[in-house]
Amino acid sequence: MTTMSPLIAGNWKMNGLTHSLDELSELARLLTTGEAPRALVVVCPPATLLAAVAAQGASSGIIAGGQDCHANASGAHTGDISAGMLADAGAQYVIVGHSERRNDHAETSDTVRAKAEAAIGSGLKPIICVGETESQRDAGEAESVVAGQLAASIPDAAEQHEVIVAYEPVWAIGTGRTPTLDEISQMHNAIRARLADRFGERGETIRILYGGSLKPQNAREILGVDNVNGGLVGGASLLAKDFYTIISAV
Ligand SMILES: O=C[C@H](O)COP(=O)(O)O
Repeated sequence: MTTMSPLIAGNWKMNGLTHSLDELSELARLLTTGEAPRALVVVCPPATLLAAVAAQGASSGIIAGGQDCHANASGAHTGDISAGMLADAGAQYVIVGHSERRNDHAETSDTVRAKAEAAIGSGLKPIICVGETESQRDAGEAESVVAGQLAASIPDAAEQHEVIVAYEPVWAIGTGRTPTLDEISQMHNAIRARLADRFGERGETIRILYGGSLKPQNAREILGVDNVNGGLVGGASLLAKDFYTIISAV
């Protein structure tokens, strides 16, 4: 049984224009007028809005995060953003290894580990995503796939630096489908066991987030599962009211 404070991160993905900051203002209002949240609240907007989210969120405790970073500190990588640039814009966290990056950009777990190392090197906390596809689950390979991703994606530096793991079954992302509570429990316990095997006591303190169709309607029961230490929320993080309901469910 782990007791670290929960963390709820919103991943806006490739959604959000300047007017989306109105939703951020509404979230800030809800967070500061309602009961103080138990969870750390992180919002990961597109990079174009990162500095604004960091500045606007600060007074209400909203922490800004990036959605990805390059493994290198600088150089000829057109269109990419380094971890140092995210930190410079006010980010404290960065998502690495999201399945959309693994799929759309053919990112391997080795690449993800290099990005996590770069994030740590720039003072950011990486949120390292893992998760099986539907066919892998159907073939009974979910735990072994996730174990392989964990082993290769989490850097040794996690012994001294904070990292967060996000378990996101690929087939649950944006689909409205979720694993059963038993399946979530089984996977999060398996991840905890791997982290404890590798990092000892420190492995007991690494947050394991659940992501994939987390909604106001299912947040309380999913976030109540042992070894679920928070959530990584996509679609439902775009509306302040829904995201606040999820935040309030822990
Ligand atoms: O990063 C967030 C996840 O991919 C979950 O997305 P979703 O909540 O829209 O299913």
